[in-house]
Amino acid sequence: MKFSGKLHTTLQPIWRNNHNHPFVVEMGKGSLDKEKFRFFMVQDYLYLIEYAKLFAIGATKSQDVKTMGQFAKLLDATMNEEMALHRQYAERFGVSEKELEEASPSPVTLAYTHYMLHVGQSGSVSELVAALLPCAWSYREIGRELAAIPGAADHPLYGEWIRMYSSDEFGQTAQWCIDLLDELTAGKPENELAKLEEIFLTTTRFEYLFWDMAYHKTMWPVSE
Ligand SMILES: Cc1ncc(CN)c(N)n1
Repeated sequence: MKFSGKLHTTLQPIWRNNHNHPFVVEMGKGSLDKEKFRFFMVQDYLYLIEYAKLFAIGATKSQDVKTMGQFAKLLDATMNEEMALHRQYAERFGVSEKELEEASPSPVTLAYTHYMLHVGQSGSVSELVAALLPCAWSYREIGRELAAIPGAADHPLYGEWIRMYSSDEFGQTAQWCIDLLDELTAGKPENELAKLEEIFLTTTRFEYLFWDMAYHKTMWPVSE
């Protein structure tokens, strides 16, 4: 079995727990509180600014031009397609681009992005891909699962989000990351694979914390 398949199978209970989070479930039903979604959008924008930097780091660490070009494409798609969705939503919520960029990151947003960037900066390309893969892969699965719910993709607020993450374009992005990880890990020793699994598990867990942070609109316990 390829390494990605092994990860997916081993971590299935944790993965399912993420997908069953009330934030995701209520988005699919269309019953999610609009304010929770607004909070999510702002934090996710801050998250994506940092996440996009992983692709830039990936490009600098690439061993060949083809991989470098693909990382560059993913950087472009994140900044100009995925983040454009957030900018559109922000406009609907009356939040300017400046407000979006200057918003304060929540503790979970800070912890998740700092962890990923640390792995990206200090590790190998496979470690970097292991860190970012749960992000792309889980959103593809969630997007597709929600799109299969009758009417969900046509919801006036959440429909656009569901259509973006269930789209073939987004799906191809996730697939490229899966394929790259499989290519880089073929024939690698167990101790290296165990380290990659640990990284993949950590960001999978951060994905849960991110949904939970948005659902409860969690910031620091005491504000200034
Ligand atoms: C927290 C999070 N994880 C994943 C994705 C999908 N790129 C996202 N937008 N935000």
